[in-house]
Amino acid sequence: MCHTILVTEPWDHTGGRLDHDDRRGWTADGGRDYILPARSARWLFSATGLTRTSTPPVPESALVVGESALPDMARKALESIVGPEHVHIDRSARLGRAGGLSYTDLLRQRGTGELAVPDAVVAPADPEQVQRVVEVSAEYGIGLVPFGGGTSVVGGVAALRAGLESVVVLDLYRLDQLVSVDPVSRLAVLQAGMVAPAAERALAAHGLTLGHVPQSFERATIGGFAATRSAGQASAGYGRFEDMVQGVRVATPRGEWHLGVAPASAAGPDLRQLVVGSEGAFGVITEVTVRVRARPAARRFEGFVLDGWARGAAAVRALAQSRVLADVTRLSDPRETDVAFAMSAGWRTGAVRAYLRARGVLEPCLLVLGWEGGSSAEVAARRRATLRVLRRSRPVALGTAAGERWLHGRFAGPRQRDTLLDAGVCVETLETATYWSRLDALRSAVSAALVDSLTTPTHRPVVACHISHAYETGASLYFTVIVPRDAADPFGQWQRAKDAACAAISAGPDGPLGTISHHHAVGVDHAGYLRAEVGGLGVGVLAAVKRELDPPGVLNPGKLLGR
Ligand SMILES: Cc1cc2nc3c(=O)[nH]c(=O)nc-3n(C[C@H](O)[C@H](O)[C@H](O)COP(=O)(O)OP(=O)(O)OC[C@H]3O[C@@H](n4cnc5c(N)ncnc54)[C@H](O)[C@@H]3O)c2cc1C
Repeated sequence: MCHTILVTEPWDHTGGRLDHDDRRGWTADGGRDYILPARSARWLFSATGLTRTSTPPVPESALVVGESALPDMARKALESIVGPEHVHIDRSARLGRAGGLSYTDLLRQRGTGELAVPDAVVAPADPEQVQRVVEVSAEYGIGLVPFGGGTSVVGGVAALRAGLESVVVLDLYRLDQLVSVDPVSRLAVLQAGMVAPAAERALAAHGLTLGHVPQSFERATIGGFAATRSAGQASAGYGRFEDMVQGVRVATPRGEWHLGVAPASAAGPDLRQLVVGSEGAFGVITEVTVRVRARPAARRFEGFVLDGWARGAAAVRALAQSRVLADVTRLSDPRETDVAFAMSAGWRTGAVRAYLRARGVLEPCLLVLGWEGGSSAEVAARRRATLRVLRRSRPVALGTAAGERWLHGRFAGPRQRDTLLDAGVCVETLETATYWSRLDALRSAVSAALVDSLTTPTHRPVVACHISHAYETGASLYFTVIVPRDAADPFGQWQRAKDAACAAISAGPDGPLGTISHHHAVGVDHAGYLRAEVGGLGVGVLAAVKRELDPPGVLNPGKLLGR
């Protein structure tokens, strides 16, 4: 019998709207809502060489925030557009937009290293005000950083000056409306500053969903998704965010740009795709027209275990190439499966391992599959099609409890990260993608680079990996790294690992083995590696587009194309 569950929504599992001003952790209290279980701590100590340390954030008052360098004339011009109450130059507002939520951003917000603090935060109310703010910033030569949820993990919202005298963060939180719905075409126009839960709630009132649920769902925005080519956990079923974008409205120093008149077009290259992924460097996205679908009425999540990475990856490839992928398809390698068993409460690890051994599984790889559909019958039919192909790989079924455990814990990662930061851990993620024929080479090269660059006589990194986005031709690889923080040189430790991993991705024997980013974007962290991927000509094309749209070079200084 097919056991489907009644559809609950992702926001049902979250604590409601999070405070975007608090940048010291994922949650306002720095993630104290996740307590590391004692057995997880024991596992961490023995796996990594971590000793009992406590590195809580310093009080906010200890962080250095210089005077605002925004010229008076520019401030007055901005105030005349949005109102004085929406131009913030106070310490707390500026500190609250000083960077994103990467590991290094969090270190800085917790008191280690120097923060890039903007000179002001400006919050327009609508697309027209955004356009005028962009024009003022171009006129005065002020850097402008579009800021959605601020969840960038690649330095995308760092308030860099890149030679400009001042830099302002343009916070889009007031652009939070569902503008229109076209139920016939299944289109919706959403303002760029809507956080994902608000967008889903507004669409749910029309019986619709976007189906875009990245792990940053609670805080990230529609504009941010478009600007970074985001991919959600159900990308196999709903597509990546760029697949959903049908049109964009963009504010640029050269005027407003509207794109998207039909689902497909042969009128030259698709310029929408030039805006999607432009990371605020070409313009500020104010509205996004998205493809929406009927809300699912039924959903089923299940866990399976496959023996070994090779068999697991081959199984996911077979599902993708037979076009029977579940909407959520997520395969952990043996190390990540270990971490899942060790770090989350609820697994009776010993019993599960004994059961798997008895079934002949020596290197367990956890596979989570989730299907959604209009009815239980539809979900059951899709599940049958998936399992028909999966069976060839001899999976061991763990049942719906394992799938639902993943579903309910899917927003736990950033909370766990806060707790690990407090415990003196360097915890970082890195994602890439490649074609199936190179997937193993890429996984081996990146894993080796991370292990080599982070291993010291006392510290051993745990490097775990999963596939969470699969295509007919290839898949993404998502690495999680846990290692004791080098207290003397935390940024050097991180940079060495980043450089080693990016070099491994970019410099295979016949050119790049994969992409420098599958969904986190370029930002600052990957800008130095873009040329290796798209070539000098590619960088030149992007630079020419930037010059055309942003002649004074004020939009998101230092991102995408570097400094
Ligand atoms: C814990 C955690 C989990 C994550 N999980 C995922 C995941 O599963 N999938 C995924 O794809 N990403 C993930 N991310 C990365 C991040 O959430 C995405 O990049 C997201 O799309 C950013 O949205 P945002 O609204 O927070 O954008 P921001 O962080 O505010 O901005 C990101 C970039 O887009 C630009 N930008 C933002 N809004 C606009 C706009 N309206 N117009 C022009 N430019 C704009 C910014 O200037 C910046 O360069 C995760 C991040 C964290 C911290």
